[in-house]
Amino acid sequence: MSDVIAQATGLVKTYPPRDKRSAPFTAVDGIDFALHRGEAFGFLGPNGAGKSSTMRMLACVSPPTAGTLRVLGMDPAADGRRIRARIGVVPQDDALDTELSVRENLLIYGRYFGLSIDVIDERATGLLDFAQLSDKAAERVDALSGGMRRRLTIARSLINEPEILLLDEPTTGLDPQARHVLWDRLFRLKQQGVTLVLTTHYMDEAEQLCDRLVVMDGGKIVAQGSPAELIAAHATREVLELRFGIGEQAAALDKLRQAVTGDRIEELPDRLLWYTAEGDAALAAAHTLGLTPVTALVRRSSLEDVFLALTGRTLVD
Ligand SMILES: Nc1ncnc2c1ncn2[C@@H]1O[C@H](COP(=O)(O)OP(=O)(O)OP(=O)(O)O)[C@@H](O)[C@H]1O
Repeated sequence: MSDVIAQATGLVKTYPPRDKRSAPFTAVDGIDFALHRGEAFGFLGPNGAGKSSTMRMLACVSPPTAGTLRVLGMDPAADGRRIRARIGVVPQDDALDTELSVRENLLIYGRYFGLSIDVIDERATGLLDFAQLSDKAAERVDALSGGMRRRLTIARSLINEPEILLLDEPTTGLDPQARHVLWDRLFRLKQQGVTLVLTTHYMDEAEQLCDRLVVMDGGKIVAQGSPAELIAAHATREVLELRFGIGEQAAALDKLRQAVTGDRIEELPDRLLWYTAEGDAALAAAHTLGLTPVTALVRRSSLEDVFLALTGRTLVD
């Protein structure tokens, strides 16, 4: 895992003003990261954190404003074409040709890479199988479900047999079952040695898929590591979630903050989170203090808790 396949140092993306009244906007504000061959690497953060801007720079479709970026040992500014030939891109918006058939979408995309008809044809058959769309090959894209379209977009991005696959929010808008099917396909690609780079604002997706990730907020990286490392560094083992009746939360928070020392207690609009080594012991203590939550839940800490600890906000507001 020491083989660095892409690296950024002090990477910045500043957009020009949208109109005369607005100022330039720095969406990516001096970030450093290194991607290793064969890993699944994630950019986790809320909307507007700068994830897509980073992905577009990696995809060589948006030039960095400052800093250095190397992808596959090359400079996107000078070798964008050569890099693009060896990477696959799954954009947030599927951008499929909805009036064409599933198979035709793959064939047309293959032509962009200058592949011969025979090669495209053979790869399309394999990719339809991979995407579990063989029985839909002749159907028009506009007849597909959202999950199928996503799988087709991924199949399309693989037509040039890329070494790196960039996926921008691959499962946003999909139902849980469609998300799990997609995760399974992405696991399969990783097993085949494809380096996966994805953005997400779903913490469960980041935990499931990513070997390593960076947490982004406001254009900066606020933490990086494996999901387990991040949780160990920024959260306690367990969390007690307490929900109170209308108007009762503020008084409960006061009571807890006075009585509890050493543990961190966070307040969200609809619940209190008590970060603690032993959730059950904390719940017993809450009862001893005379608190009467409507619901109490003990769970293990997650990346959502890491984000909250680092920024004071939840990932999905
Ligand atoms: N072309 C542009 N011109 C000006 N501002 C832009 C442009 N593209 C993006 N931005 C702004 O940059 C910020 C970061 O956008 P970006 O899409 O990189 O974030 P993100 O983390 O991927 O969020 P999302 O999940 O919404 O895509 C946002 O506030 C966005 O409005």
